[in-house]
Amino acid sequence: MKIYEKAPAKINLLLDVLRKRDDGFHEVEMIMTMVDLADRLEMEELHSDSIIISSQAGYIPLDEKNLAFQAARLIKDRYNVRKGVYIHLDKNIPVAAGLAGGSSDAAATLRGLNRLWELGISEDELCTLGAELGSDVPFCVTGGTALATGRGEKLERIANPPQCWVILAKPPINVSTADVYGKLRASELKRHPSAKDMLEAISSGSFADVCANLGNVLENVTLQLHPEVLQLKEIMQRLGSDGVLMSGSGPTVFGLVSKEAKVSRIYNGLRGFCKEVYVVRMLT
Ligand SMILES: C[C@@](CO)(OP(=O)(O)O)[C@H](O)COP(=O)(O)OP(=O)(O)OC[C@H]1O[C@@H](n2ccc(N)nc2=O)[C@H](O)[C@@H]1O
Ligand SMILES: Nc1ncnc2c1ncn2[C@@H]1O[C@H](COP(=O)(O)OP(=O)(O)O)[C@@H](O)[C@H]1O
Repeated sequence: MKIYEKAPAKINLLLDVLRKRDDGFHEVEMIMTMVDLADRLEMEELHSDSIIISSQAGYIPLDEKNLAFQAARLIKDRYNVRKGVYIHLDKNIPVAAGLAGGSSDAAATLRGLNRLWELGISEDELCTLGAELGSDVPFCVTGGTALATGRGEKLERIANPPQCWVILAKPPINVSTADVYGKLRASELKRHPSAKDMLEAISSGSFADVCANLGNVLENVTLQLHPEVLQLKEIMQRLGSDGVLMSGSGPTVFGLVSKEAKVSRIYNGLRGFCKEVYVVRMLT
């Protein structure tokens, strides 16, 4: 039997860091939502007890370093599954972009294998398993829009933000999440974005207030390492995006746009500076 799962990308509408913890992780407050740029996973049961990953993308590991592989191994071990699986990853989400492509593949693998092997695992338990693979995996298991706290694994589901266009621009640089958190001096942050104001903006359905309350404390760290990300933000603003922010640890910058008439002008303008530009909708 073959099954299919979609693994959408996420964006962080707000990312605040409260403090560095003793375990090396950071205590965060994030508001995250999914967009309709997605990897597609095909999973097929194997009679041999092995996990095989393939992908059309030449630039990701296909061995145990792949997060989908790690997710399959974790669920097999934890639930004593003696069967194997072949997973094909049709990658569309740019890698190491701040869009959680790998985390979403891991989450889709957990959801998919739960169905394929009829394990009856609850969504909460899938999230707990996911947290062993990465801080963003639990959110990718549930999807929707959420306030994420702890190191990102504690989730409170919230209303979806008002629908709009999301323009994603990924400059051709690689950013390591560990590096960006490592360079952040959380105790020295002078300004914090307000999760409370963003939650109010979302619950009142005000697109203008959502744009006004976008904020990400990791932005300055990545901008200092890669000034071209700031340049991209400025271009996105100048072309008329209503709100602009870097997603996660970057380097992808997203622009929120309410009027369809503006979208192609912004897209065409950005394409002059950046090869990887995507126009998507929020997944609501
Ligand atoms: C920054 C964010 C925002 O959504 O996303 P990305 O930019 O990676 O998409 C996340 O916090 C990333 O989550 P994820 O990519 O799952 O991170 P993990 O694999 O758990 O951790 C990678 C490394 O980042 C650091 N890390 C991660 C999460 C956190 N709350 N504090 C940290 O300090 C740690 O150094 C850790 O070793
Ligand atoms: N299935 C996967 N898809 C993408 N990257 C993966 C995958 N599995 C492991 N990786 C590795 O994880 C790292 C981060 O990838 P990704 O999840 O795309 O980052 P981000 O969360 O910043 O968007 C990359 O170095 C990549 O090699």
